[in-house]
Amino acid sequence: MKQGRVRARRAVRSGYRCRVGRLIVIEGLDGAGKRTLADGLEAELVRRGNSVARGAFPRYEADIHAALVGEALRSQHGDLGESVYGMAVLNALDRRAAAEGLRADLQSHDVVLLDRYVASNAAYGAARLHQDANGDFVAWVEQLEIERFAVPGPDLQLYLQVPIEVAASRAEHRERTESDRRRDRYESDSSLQQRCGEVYAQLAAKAWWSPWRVIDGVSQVDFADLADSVLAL
Ligand SMILES: Nc1ncnc2c1ncn2[C@@H]1O[C@H](COP(=O)(O)OP(=O)(O)OP(=O)(O)O)[C@@H](O)[C@H]1O
Ligand SMILES: Cc1cn([C@H]2C[C@H](O)[C@@H](COP(=O)(O)O)O2)c(=O)[nH]c1=O
Repeated sequence: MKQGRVRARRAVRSGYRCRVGRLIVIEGLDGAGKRTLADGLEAELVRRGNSVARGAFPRYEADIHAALVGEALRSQHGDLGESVYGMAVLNALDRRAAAEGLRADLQSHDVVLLDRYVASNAAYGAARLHQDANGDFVAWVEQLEIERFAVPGPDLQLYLQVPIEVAASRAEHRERTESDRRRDRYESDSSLQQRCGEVYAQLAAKAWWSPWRVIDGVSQVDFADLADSVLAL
């Protein structure tokens, strides 16, 4: 009963009459363990009887803009991959095309769990330009994706924080154990990963666009506690 009232309040607050699901986003460096965290959180939520929809950006297989991102990350399309704004626009268009589906998923599931979302654009672009979370690039992402494209806002963003050496060794492990997971131009750039981790920490500290929770990705994750926080939203 109490949960029903909380959800009804959320539905009004969020501006979507029928929105009852919570939009939870996992962010972090390449190889941090985001997908593994999403698997564990989903399992705990489903074990408790909740319906969970999963998504991941870029949607390489589903969206033409995302396919171009993937190709540019592997040095196709001339100097496209060099362009910070060009890559960010393609990623933003991928999310714009996904927005209607996300809204539908939020109407029909308790939780929508995303591996990367708008903050990835903010963190990677700012890091590539050697800016911080208060710089022009993050403000530009806000204007484009949040204001102009009006993609659904997260209820909680989880920053899976790991030292860059741990992320790199996990990415290396994945490269060895999974086919078609060769590291791309961002993943091979340790200085970019370092700056990106700093921007993520700043975004989390300033509660950029939503509340954030920082998760220590080196220690054992307490999935019961994490699921409690998600379901309390
Ligand atoms: N807590 C952990 N401890 C040890 N290894 C882990 C942990 N989490 C993930 N891994 C391993 O690290 C590798 C990368 O994990 P995962 O695919 O979840 O990362 P990711 O952040 O989703 O990567 P990307 O963003 O680059 O797709 C995988 O081989 C996975 O098995
Ligand atoms: C969604 C998104 C991603 N990026 C960056 C982050 C990664 O380095 C690559 C590709 O992501 P993957 O998880 O390795 O498949 O692109 C970005 O800059 N902007 C975004 O919106």
